[in-house]
Amino acid sequence: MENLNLQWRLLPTLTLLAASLFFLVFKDSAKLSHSECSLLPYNHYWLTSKRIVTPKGVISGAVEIKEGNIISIVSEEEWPRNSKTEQVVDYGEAVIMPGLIDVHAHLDDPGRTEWEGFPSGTKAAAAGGITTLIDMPLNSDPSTISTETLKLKVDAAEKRIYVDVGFWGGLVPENAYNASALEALLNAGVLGLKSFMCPSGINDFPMTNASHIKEGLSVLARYKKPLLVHAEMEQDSERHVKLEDDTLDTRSYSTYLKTRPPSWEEAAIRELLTVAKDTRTGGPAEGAHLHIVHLSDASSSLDLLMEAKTNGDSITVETCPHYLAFSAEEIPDGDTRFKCAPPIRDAANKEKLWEALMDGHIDMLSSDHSPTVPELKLLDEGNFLKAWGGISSLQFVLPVTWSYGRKYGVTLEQLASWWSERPAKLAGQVSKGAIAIGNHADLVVWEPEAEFELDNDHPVHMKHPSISAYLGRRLSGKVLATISRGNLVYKEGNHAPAACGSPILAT
Ligand SMILES: NC(=O)N[C@H]1NC(=O)NC1=O
Ligand SMILES: [Zn+2]
Ligand SMILES: [Zn+2]
Repeated sequence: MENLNLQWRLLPTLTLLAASLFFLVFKDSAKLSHSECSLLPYNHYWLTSKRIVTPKGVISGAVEIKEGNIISIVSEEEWPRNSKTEQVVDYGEAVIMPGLIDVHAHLDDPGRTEWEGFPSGTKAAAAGGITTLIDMPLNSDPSTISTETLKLKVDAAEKRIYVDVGFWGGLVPENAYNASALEALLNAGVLGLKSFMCPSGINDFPMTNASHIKEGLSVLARYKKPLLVHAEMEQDSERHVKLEDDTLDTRSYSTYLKTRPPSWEEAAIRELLTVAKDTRTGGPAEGAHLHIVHLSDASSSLDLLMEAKTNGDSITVETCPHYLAFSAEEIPDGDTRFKCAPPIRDAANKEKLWEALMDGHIDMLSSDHSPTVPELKLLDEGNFLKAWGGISSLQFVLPVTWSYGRKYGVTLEQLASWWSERPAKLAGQVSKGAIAIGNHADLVVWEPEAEFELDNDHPVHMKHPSISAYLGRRLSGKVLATISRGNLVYKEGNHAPAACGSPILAT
């Protein structure tokens, strides 16, 4: 009797205990998957700040995010402070901008993951406020030039990307005259094609001529997709003889500069414009679009592009932060971290690039993040002619653009246009590129006024920080948080535990 009584008395307590245990276990397991993708424990919340960069200007207010999308944007006065039960993250004076979209990065995965790879590359992107990255078809092994090689890319990206990643396909002589192969590649989901007008430095990615490009454009027209072109054309047939001249000072940057003069860019663009006219309204490739990557020459090449736009060619151009931050005069002897193609030119050219960007003649920016292993940068030997050409910068593009652009009066709206809105359009991403209702909640939160030293104490998220030309610089503009499809994927030095970015395939 005594025993029975005890049982009855304990029963409610036991039930309560079991229920709370069940609740705890259940709640934790429900939270687990979400919490692995995000450093925030909720998927319906508000972000507030005094500086939110919207297409209608910078507002003080709040952005409501639910299940990965932006569902409302309100000014401070309209914010329904009292009626909400959702969580609020207040960023105070920090700037909330659309996440950056980098349309030009080489993540070298699969096949050259010792150079970078999807995990380290997309962690660098997240740490830099980049929420979408379009991966170039070369420097991985194999290059992305067929449906089979695209599948290898997509498989390599699975569960290994911290932000969204799309893919450009390669236009090479092997597929240029094979419309059905190009169509298959486009049907399989590449966002457009990319080709080179000079040797690419990668054996399975040979260069194309104007005739290949014309063919490519005619296919792209049917898909309304762009062709991105590395526009440099070798001009001097004696160049190789010159390169073998052993009286050359290969540690001097000016030696390298002379091997790739502005006339290479000009010649390539002139050649391209013979086919670019096909893209005009009523032209045989109407619907296709040409995009010149990493313009360095701000003289004749730029004049040609401006003229083409006036004539109605469907053409845009990007430049990269390294052409806006550095000038040839200041590159130290032997410092091959600065080697890239086309080369960084003189200070006067840099001024003209800024002018063209501010005036809207250069449409957008991209990183051209092109890392390698330190051994191939030949940092000890410092040979500019033999070192790998490519700048490593993915994590720093926002503070670099801002820090070097401030003296030209760069605005937050311009940053959003160059780094988000226009790149989204180029890559055909209608739900990205702006803080707008219905868009993916892809955002960067940053403090333009915060300065930092890129020294050894700074957490750098790339495989080989030693090859980055930005190390040692003082920059302003600190990324506090990066939100990708509503997930807080990066916060003050830390990444979400799981790689939950989505591969972007064209539909
Ligand atoms: N293959 C490759 O990444 N090349 C890039 N590097 C560079 O500096 N310019 C390029 O086009
Ligand atoms: Zn290039
Ligand atoms: Zn590139």
